[in-house]
Amino acid sequence: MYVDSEVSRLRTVMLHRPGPELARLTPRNNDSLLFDAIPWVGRAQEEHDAFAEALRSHGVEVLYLGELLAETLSVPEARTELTAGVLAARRLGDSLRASVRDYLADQEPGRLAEVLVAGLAHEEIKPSTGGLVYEMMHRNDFVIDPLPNLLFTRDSSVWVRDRVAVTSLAMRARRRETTLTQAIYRYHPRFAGTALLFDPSLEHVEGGDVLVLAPDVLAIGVGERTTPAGAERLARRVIDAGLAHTVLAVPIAQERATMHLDTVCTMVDVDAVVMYPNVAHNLDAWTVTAEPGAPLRVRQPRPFLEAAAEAMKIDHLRIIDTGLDPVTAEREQWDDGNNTLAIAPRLCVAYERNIETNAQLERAGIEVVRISGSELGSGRGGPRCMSCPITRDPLRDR
Ligand SMILES: NC(=[NH2+])NCCC[C@H](N)C(=O)O
Repeated sequence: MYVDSEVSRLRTVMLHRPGPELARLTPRNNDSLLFDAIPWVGRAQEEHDAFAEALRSHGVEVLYLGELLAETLSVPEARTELTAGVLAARRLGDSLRASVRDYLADQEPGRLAEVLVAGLAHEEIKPSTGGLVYEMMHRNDFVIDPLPNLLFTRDSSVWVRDRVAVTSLAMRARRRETTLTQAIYRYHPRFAGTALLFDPSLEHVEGGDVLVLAPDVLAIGVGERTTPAGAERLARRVIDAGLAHTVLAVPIAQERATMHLDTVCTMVDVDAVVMYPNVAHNLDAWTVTAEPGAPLRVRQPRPFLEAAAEAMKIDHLRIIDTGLDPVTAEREQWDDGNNTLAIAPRLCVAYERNIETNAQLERAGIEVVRISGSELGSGRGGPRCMSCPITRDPLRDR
């Protein structure tokens, strides 16, 4: 397990194959569950399988969060912790809590994993003593809320070298996701001995905002999801752990279209990014540096490209100028055109629908592996959002 860049050869990645949790989405709840449409579940699964296959065919090992979770749940401490996490919800009240506890205790690990991900609908549990809460609950409400955004494994954990940061998610609909990723890293034998760099009780940071620009340099988007306090905390942690010397805090518009830094900028080569042209030249960065344990030094904002090149010790951070007219650029940004996942330097996965952006990438010498995402994209996330790299070849010893 090791990640020190965005682009060196990808060896192992964690994905989440979408399942019954997507079937919970309705026109009544899709906004609060952060989806812009109601996905066709079977087609979303086909698209996701093709994404996984594209990665495997390039030699990448694909781990599935759902399988890791089921395996983790055969560890008694993990089972206790995850069950307790669900039962802690105050809205359950004592009677319903007791019924849910009994229900969960009866499930074998595979089914329990499914319940933790897909949630539990009112109809699925028929408690003999649900009490007032169950009786008064609307039939369309959930006893345990589903986690459709688990699909975007990028956000709930981030590897920085050999450590993993379990993040602190800002949106209510996603908070419970990190109880699952945290348990996987703590209890699954595959991750035994991994040191946790960050945890969900800390200030908000989401993985989509974190870019490992170079082995000692992180960029952290600050906007709708990651707060300045979250960026400061993560900077402190990575610097003290000797994982970075510089962290760039990059303000992004607090809007749904640009919810994470990776919706406007991703790396496609060791010294190149693809960037949403409408922001490319006015993105700024505050530079945070320190010696481990010493106070953080904060330098006033400068153009992002300049601050990044300096921190990365390169002459120039190339920007693949998609050169698109503002309307096409806006359409393709919305459909995650800038959200590419690098499999290796100059080789990335992208949604096929972003025809112009992909053509420009190819003109710039970047090979593009196209996947379809008509259904997957309805949650507003592309190949980078849907993947959590766990191992890449070290860039440091190239
Ligand atoms: N890294 C990303 N850009 N993730 C996209 C997450 C999309 C998800 N529906 C949300 O609103 O949270």
